[in-house]
Formats: sequence, structure tokens, C-alpha cells
Amino acid sequence: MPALTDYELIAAGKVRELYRVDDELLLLVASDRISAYDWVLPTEIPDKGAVLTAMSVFWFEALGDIVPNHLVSDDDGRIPAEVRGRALLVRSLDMIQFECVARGYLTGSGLIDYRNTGAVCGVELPAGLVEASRLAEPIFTPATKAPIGQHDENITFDRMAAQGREEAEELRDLTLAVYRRGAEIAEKAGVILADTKLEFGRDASGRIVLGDEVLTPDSSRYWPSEGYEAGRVQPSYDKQYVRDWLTSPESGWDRKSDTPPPPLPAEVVAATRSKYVEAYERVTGKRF
Ligand SMILES: N#Cc1c(N)ncnc1-c1cnn(CCN2CCOCC2)c1
Repeated sequence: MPALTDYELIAAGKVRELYRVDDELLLLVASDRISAYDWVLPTEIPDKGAVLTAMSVFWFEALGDIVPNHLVSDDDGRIPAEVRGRALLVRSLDMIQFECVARGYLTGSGLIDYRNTGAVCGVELPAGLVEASRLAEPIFTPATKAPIGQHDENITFDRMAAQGREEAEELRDLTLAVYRRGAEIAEKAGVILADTKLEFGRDASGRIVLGDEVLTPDSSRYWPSEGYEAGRVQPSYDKQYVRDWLTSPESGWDRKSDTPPPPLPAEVVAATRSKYVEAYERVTGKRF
């Protein structure tokens, strides 16, 4: 059984790492780290990496008729014991350097763009929309990837198409199809999938393949359907306990300061772990 140190680290995000296994295979590792307010918190959430990995595995399978994916195995001798359960053996792709985002609701950077221009990524929207408004139709809102710690830059479809219209159209169609399927399955589970960010690459035969993680609470906004109401910031399905505690007087933290957030209390950690497990069990219908 190999150790993680046998593999070369080739990319690292706030909460995940990517290692090279051989010429064709990579190892995508999800940590138990959690980020909030653009900070990686000093306290881990036990099993977060495993739950989000299991969610990606579920969605790759549930989306198999829509788009091929890079997953090779979640249970293979080349996955080191120390990350077993929170790591995926994946095929190495030639990644397409765009963040492919689909939005069914208006929030985050989309809402900011809308308030400034009446559009998101050049997609004109009707007047009068507010925080968390449901859009009549989901929209494709691509972005260019930003370095860690910076926000991706929303771009128009035409700007993306300047690098190849056919490819941009295929990425748009795939992204919207994945979002619609995800939103449909999540809705049956009493969960709103507000938006999601996908990454695609090309395999050795030139086929467009879904990479990265898919439809996880880290790459998507999940809201409880119960209590949904446009006009206010919706509670995050998985991170609301963390956000509420960090912004409460109890934490002693000032979000506007440049100081790192404090460690989380055990009860916030436990409640947050439960929300990740609950999201997985409701959406997949499987026990974690
Ligand atoms: N997935 C995938 C993948 C692949 N299958 N083949 C080649 N490259 C990549 C790749 C390289 N970087 N990223 C961005 C997402 N990373 C995730 C880990 O953490 C760092 C960010 C994806």
C-alpha cells in the first residue's frame, strides 16, 4: 500500500489537494478543513472530506448519462490508507481553464453583477429581482479561474466563446444539464441547489469530461427548501452554524478585521458535521 508521500503534490486548494499517481492517474484528496468568509478555519470538521467525496461519487454516477467523468475509483490499492474514503483516483485531463457556473437563483457575485448592470455575465435579467430570487430559467455564468484567495472573474459567454465557440457551447449545455439534474434530485430531497461550479477537461481522445468535485456543498450553494423566501440571504445548508457563531459576539472575532478566525467550539463542529451527513443522506438516499 503506497503512502501519500509517494505521490507528487501537483495542485492544492483551500481544502483539497491533487497528487500525481502515474502518467495517467491522479489522486484527488478532500481534507476535513472548512472555509468560511474566505478563511480556512483552524478547526476541522470530522468526516467532511469523506462525506463530500461520497457526494461526488454519487453525482458522477447520477450524471453518467449526461456527461462522462474523470473518476476511475474510490476504492483502489493505489489510494493510501491515510486518505482512504476521502480520496478519488481520477484520470488526468487537459483541464479547460474556465469555471463553468450554473445559477438557478440570484445571489453572491451574480447578485452583485445584477445590481450593477442588470445582467450576470452579460445575461440580461428582468428588473426587480432581489437576494435569492429564483430565476425563470437557470443561467450559465462562466468565470476565469483566480489564484487562491482571490475571487474568480465573471465573464460573458462571448468572451469565453472567443477561445472556441463550439467548446463554449458544449460546456454551457453540459453545465446547465448537470445543474438541472442536480436541482431536480435535490428538490425531491427538500434541498434547494441554488448554483454550482463545475470544471471540465479533455481526455486523451479529446472528449470533454467532467473533472474536479461535482455538486458538493463546497462547489455549490445548498439551501434548505423549508423556509425559502426571496428577499434575504438564505441559510447555508452546511455552513450556517459556522457563519452564525463566527459573526456572533461569542467568537470575539471581527470579520472585517484582517485577523484569522478563532477555533470553533465543539458543539458547532458537531452540528456542522451532522449537517454534512444530513445533506448527503437526504440527497443520495444512502446512509453515510
Ligand atoms: N480534478 C481534476 C484534474 C484532472 N482530472 N486532471 C488534471 N488536472 C486536474 C486539476 C488540476 N487542478 N484542478 C483544479 C481543482 N483542484 C482540485 C484539487 O485541489 C486544487 C484545485 C483540477
